[in-house]
Amino acid sequence: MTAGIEEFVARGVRPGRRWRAALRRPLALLPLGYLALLVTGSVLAPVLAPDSPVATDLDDVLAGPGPRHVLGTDALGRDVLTRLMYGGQISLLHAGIVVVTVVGVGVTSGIVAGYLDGWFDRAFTWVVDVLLAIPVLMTLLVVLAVVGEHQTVVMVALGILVSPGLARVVRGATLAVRKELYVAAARVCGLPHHRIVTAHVLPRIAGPIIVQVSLLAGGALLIDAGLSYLGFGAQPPDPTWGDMIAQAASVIDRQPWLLVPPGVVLGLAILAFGLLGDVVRDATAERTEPRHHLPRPPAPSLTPRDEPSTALLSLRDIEVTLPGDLVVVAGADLDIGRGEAVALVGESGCGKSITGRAVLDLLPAGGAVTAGSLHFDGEDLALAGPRAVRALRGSRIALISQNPVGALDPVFTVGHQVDELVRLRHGGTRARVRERTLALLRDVNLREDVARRYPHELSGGMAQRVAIAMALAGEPSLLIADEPTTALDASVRAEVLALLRRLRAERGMAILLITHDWAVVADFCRRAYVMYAGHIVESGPVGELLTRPRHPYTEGLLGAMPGRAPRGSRLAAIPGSVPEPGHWPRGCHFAPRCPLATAECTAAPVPVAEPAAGHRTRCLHHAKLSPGGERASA
Ligand SMILES: Nc1ncnc2c1ncn2[C@@H]1O[C@H](COP(=O)(O)OP(=O)(O)OP(=O)(O)O)[C@@H](O)[C@H]1O
Repeated sequence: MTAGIEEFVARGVRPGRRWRAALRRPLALLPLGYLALLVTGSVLAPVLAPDSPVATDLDDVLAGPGPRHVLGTDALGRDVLTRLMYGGQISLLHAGIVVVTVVGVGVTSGIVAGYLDGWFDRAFTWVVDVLLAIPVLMTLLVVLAVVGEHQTVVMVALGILVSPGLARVVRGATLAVRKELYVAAARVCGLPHHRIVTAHVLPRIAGPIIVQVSLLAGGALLIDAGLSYLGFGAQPPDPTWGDMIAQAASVIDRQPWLLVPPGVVLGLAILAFGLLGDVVRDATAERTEPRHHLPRPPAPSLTPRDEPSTALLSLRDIEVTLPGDLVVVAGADLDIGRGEAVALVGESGCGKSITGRAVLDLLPAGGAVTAGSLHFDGEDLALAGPRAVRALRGSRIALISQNPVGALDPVFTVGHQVDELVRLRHGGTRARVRERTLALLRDVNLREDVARRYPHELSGGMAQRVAIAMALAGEPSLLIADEPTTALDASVRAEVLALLRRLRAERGMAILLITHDWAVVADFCRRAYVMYAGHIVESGPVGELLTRPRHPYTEGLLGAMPGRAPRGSRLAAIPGSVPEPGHWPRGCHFAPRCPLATAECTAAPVPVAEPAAGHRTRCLHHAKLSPGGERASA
């Protein structure tokens, strides 16, 4: 389980409950009640106020609290309570305008920048840095000088001026959530961006946003009062809290009490917003903790060129480049037939995952397929464009990863998450959607009550079954399974593999199994591709690869399998490690670790040979490898 999930488990609190529990605390009820009172009193002032806000009584000026005027009268004999209630209309409205502007500008731009990343984010960061350098009060005074009589415009300007700070916070929070596996999983499932943002990103970042907005609301009230105090606010006789404070200050020597009602009302309102922010922060702190990050790379290929392919998925000479002109997959060819199970095998860092993700256009930010062609079901994905590729995700091509718990959104139940995909793919009434969800859960051997559980309540095997159920929602014809059993123990691994095997047989679904485990390959696939440092170095029927490898790398991998070492002997290992992209040798990438390497191997790119039908290798010395993996004498 990830740290974030463990935390959920440790606290044992579900998000909905946490919110409800938080809002029931006295610390939350007090500010909420007070703010509700202010809003109600202001909105209903024409009905509830004891007097008119402009009615004067020159016989009763500067009176203290009494039976006729509960909070006394001002210098013109106007009822203070009435003016407080009417004043709240303007002050709260102004604060509301600032809040709406800040949310509209700051929150929206922050989410878009954090979610899209890339050039938009860079431009956003630059603009925000510039805006943050502009002094707010000075600029506001300029705005007042130009459009001072239009208070709404002034408040919108104030909102825009304070937006960059919030936008930066929101962008940071979005960026962290965007890297979560479940957000990537939602993209894989083909959820549109606006749905991912509203369903998965916003709930996670709502806490920090509400905290910031509540503080800003208090700040906006204060600034509005300050402007009124200085005479820049709503003009008399309209009452505002700031204006009432200014008038009270001018007669403080004769009636100090006059300062108390507006001062206390304003001070408590600011305090209430601050307290509310604290409560929300406490309730949501754990929800904004980033967990682990997602992508790792995949890799290579090897098959004859110009060969027309009738495969379901066909990659030809694929090159994948990551930012910094880093080529991580070079010239990879790979074919998967309909209903076929094919493995992509290799050590960590060879480029297996990147190859799989390239098919779904799910490369790390800035990564791209820079050469070669990708055909799915006869359609050229490069010509079809990113929109068409996105449409394939989750519908005709699905992906499951080795970390299923991380691929599930921790704040929603399993049923809710499967429902969402079923609704997206098939539509229908709520009952019909749930019916399909339960059928999918049964199909992956899960009990129906699992639908009510949260991801942290699942074991690794159950979570992987849920991930498989979600992948099946779109009835895909190809499932890319990226190390689906690596994180599971041996018995659960066997169950998950058996489940995949059954689903493949029942649904005629092709599976690309990315793994480094030959036992899983032998158990599950008929054909395999072996990948090394961005190249596919060997491909062919699994039986042949196991008994007669035609590449020293495959031979080395097989030799390192624990079951292959004679009892009591040391486990063989390939000396050295996979070179990093950017540090690949010329010609054969495996040459520095290869016992058969000669100068020829690094002189030029190694061509693909086909020593047996359907069995291909990128090795000049494959003939020196004899059956069983023992080297023939040169
Ligand atoms: N986001 C990234 N930024 C930079 N380099 C990356 C990124 N993702 C992957 N790579 C690099 O691409 C190469 C291929 O990685 P990939 O994850 O495809 O390997 P893999 O064979 O799937 O390994 P594993 O089994 O560990 O996942 C690696 O050298 C890796 O360092």
